[in-house]
Amino acid sequence: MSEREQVRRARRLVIKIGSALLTNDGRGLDVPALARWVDQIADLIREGVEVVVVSSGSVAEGMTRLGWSRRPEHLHELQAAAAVGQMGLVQTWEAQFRRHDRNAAQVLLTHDDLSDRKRYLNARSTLRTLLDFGVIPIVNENDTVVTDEIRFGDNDTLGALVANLIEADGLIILTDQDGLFDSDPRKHPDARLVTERRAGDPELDIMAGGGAGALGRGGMQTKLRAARLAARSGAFTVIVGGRLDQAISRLREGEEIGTLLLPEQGRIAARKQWLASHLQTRGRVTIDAGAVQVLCRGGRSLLPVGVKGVAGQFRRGEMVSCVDESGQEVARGLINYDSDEARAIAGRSSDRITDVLGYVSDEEMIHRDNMVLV
Ligand SMILES: Nc1ncnc2c1ncn2[C@@H]1O[C@H](COP(=O)(O)OP(=O)(O)O)[C@@H](O)[C@H]1O
Ligand SMILES: N[C@@H](CCC(=O)OP(=O)(O)O)C(=O)O
Repeated sequence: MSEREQVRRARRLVIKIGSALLTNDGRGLDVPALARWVDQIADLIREGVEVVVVSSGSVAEGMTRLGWSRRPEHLHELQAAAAVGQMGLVQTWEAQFRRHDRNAAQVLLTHDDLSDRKRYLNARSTLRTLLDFGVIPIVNENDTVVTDEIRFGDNDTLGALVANLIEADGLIILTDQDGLFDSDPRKHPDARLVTERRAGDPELDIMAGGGAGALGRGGMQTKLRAARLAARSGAFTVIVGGRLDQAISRLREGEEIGTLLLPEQGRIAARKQWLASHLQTRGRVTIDAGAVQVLCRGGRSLLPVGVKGVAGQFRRGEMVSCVDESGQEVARGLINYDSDEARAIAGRSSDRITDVLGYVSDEEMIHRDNMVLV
């Protein structure tokens, strides 16, 4: 099977579009181009693919709206430009998706949101819920509250983090070059396109060393880093020219355009490894024999009804150990409730959670996607 088949089969994708493309090299939002991407994304959604868009361009659009011809150096001016430009950006995405009777949603995130376990779970639940409702999340960095990202202009990394977050099959990065070349094509006209590699291939570092375009900030280095990050949760990355005619649809048809960067291992194995290696446990839940059985044999989620006891102090999103009644550890996972909440709902059926807590954030104590058996 050709590796391109993975792109054809993907059911959940993150599509990241850089500033240079979206703003027509700084001449304001390129609405016709954006409309063409939306048409292709709408086709994907009709086929049953879930899509999250990561859209840069707020600073560039803000600069146009404010009449600035040069990217400001002061961070607070960049932040101000981003705040102004974000309005135009989401309005345009929304208007274009409305043509297809689709709702879009603005989601502003920071890298910190995705490293804090509680916010990670919250962001994940919100994005998943939007996707369940058939809404297209339009993600950008929350530039008002952070400065690092805006300085490095690194929405490539954000794209990869979002791909990890929603367990996407793949990340498609649309940029102003046809893909990753063996050297920077702006400086070397004879540079050749790389069609397919393992994301971890060290040769790629040398190829991607050439810096960014005038509007984008990260260049190919951040795209390569993003591909490696996405690969950690088993997702492939395609870096492809957003100006190529029908780029997204052609990728979907398996055409060998752009650069495909492949993970070393599959999605489930990668995620389980990440869960197993990255997190220390903060507490312990004792589960009954029935729960042990469905976890171990059925690969199912842990529901509150199977929990007999809760030990330790932990917050939502932290890693806890699941032990059987003899104290033997059977699994670990990211818990959906903090320790007090977990104690209150332990042993109860999921439809009683609202009666006990006054709200329900998740039916599961630990979702199977966030759990590894030990
Ligand atoms: N090996 C390479 N192959 C392709 N492009 C490269 C390479 N090395 C550096 N680049 C530069 O990276 C730029 C794309 O990155 P960037 O400007 O950050 O775009 P975006 O806004 O899409 O994130 C290209 O215009 C190109 O000049
Ligand atoms: N979040 C900011 C900066 C992001 C940025 O420049 O990213 P990119 O063009 O993808 O390298 C924006 O939307 O303008």
